Amino acid sequence: MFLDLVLEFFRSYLGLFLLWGVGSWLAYNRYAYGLNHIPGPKLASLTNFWRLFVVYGRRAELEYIRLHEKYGSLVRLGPNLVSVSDASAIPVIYALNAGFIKSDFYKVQQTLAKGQPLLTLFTSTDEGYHSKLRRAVSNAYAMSTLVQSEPYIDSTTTEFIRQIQSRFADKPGKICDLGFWLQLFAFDVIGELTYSKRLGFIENGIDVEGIISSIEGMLDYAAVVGQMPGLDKLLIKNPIRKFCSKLGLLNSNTYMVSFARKRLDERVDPLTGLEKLEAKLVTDPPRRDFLSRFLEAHKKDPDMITNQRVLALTVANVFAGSDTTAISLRAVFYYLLKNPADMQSLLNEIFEQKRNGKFARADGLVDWKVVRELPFLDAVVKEALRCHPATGLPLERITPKAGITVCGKFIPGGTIIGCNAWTVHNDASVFGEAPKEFRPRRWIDASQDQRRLMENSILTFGAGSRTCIGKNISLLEMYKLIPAFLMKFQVSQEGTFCAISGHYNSLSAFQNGTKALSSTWATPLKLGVQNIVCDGSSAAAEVKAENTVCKNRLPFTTEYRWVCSFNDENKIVKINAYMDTDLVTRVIEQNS
Ligand code: HEM
Repeated sequence: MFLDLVLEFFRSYLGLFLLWGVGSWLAYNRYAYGLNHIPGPKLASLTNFWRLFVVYGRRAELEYIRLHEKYGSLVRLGPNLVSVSDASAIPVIYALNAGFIKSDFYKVQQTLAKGQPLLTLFTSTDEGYHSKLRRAVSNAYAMSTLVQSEPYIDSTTTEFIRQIQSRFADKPGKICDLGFWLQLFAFDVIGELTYSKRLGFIENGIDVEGIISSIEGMLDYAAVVGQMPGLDKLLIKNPIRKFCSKLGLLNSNTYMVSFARKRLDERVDPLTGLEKLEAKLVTDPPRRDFLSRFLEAHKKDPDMITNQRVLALTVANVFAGSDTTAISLRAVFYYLLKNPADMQSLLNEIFEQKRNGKFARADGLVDWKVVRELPFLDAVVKEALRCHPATGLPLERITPKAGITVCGKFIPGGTIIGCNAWTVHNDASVFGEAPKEFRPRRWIDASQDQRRLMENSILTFGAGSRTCIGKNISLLEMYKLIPAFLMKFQVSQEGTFCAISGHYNSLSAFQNGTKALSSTWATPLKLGVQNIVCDGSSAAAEVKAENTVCKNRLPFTTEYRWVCSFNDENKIVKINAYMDTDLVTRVIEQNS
């Protein structure tokens, strides 16, 4: 009887209780974190769902730039998250021993090996563990070490140029999806540097074993779920899944870990944990790739650099170093194609070197010691990395207990705070006028002091204790590939084609598609396309993509970019689906 009364009471007032619960939760979010003095969208201060949806909607960085333009240097992006766009905050937040630690955003990116998170340099949030691991291997990433690897970058570059020649330049009229090919290049370079083995991306012109889409899928997931990291424990890292995989009932290994494990098994003796003798690379001079350097570190300090950590280090190379470099290379070519005057200035600089005999190698490649001194190439790379940094979200850290003062405002301890390269790079007081425009000359025309300020304010590779350890690798790759490629080929963006962004359900055409170049943590939304309607012409519903003929709808998980070719009457005659890129180009051999 009493129980019935209680149940009846609850049933009558359930709605009210729910309302009260949600109201209290929202009020708690808004007021309990001590961030009411930080401006920002109201909804953002009430719930992290706001930012989750912003990131899910893609191109979050554009929304964050807009918010900083509206509210100033500090914007509250969540109940407990503050974004800072003032570059003077970089040394405060990211400095060595400043007491800031990476937020749980990074835990979502921890890959799983046998159900357990693999703590890589990139994803570890334990600063003590991180600094020991970093100290043990940092030498392998020093420029002085890496220049010894130049021949291996050269061998990938040679193969890349050979494939572009035979697949595109030798076939007049054939369209080259340069963005995709640059991605294959970046993946093969990392494979060659890490395992002394190109993984076959370029030779075969494909995403080997689906590793690229696996990484992109992982980044897409981490970007969105990272806004509310607790969700990860329900989805991928839930205890039941972890338990089952510990018992071997479920394979929860992240695909990328299985990929790295396969390469390791080819090289490492399971009994000793050391490199198999027969797998040692006997070359003259002796070839030392990242894996052999990590195994040497293991031999020196097996307690710190365990076999599992050797695995983690190689995974971090592929995870953190391939997509980011691909995005940056795409950005360079994209901006050069969009700015023909800058492309011409770069070609002038490159061909002058050739005339002066500085680019005298018979194989048409270029040496680091020469290219690092080309001022316009340097300005182009810096400007592309400024205009399109590969990471599109704040690099989140947790403030130390005592709190800090940033841009004149106090931020309590335990707050998540971060700078986002996109918003920091949009500051005209640092980078000069029209910061949204690609202007390589701003680096050349700047005074020495201004240039130093600009260089110190660039956040493309992060900053401080967790700054990118692979920066030198990607610079080496970019500075060597761009001149070698441009000496060999003329590239033009395909003018008679029209790229249509594949990430809206009803499509709108725009000439020479200028949508996202794809940004890690900010790639365009992957939606199947239902209707293809373009400029009033009803395009055929049948689209061919990678040997699959799809009627009206493509798989949810794959990103396509629609490229229509028009006839003289501006009617679509053909539609091709390309992978996520705007770099639909024609490549022909240089004649100068
Ligand atoms: C243009 C190419 C690249 C870009 C834009 C880039 C960007 C970044 C950024 C922004 C961070 C800091 C993340 C944070 O603070 O939250 C980072 C860290 C890292 N990057 Fe890169 N990266 C690039 C290339 C590479 C390459 C080629 C490798 C390795 C082969 C690499 C390996 C790493 C690792 C291991 C970390 C973690 C470092 C640590 O916490 O100690 N990156 N990268």
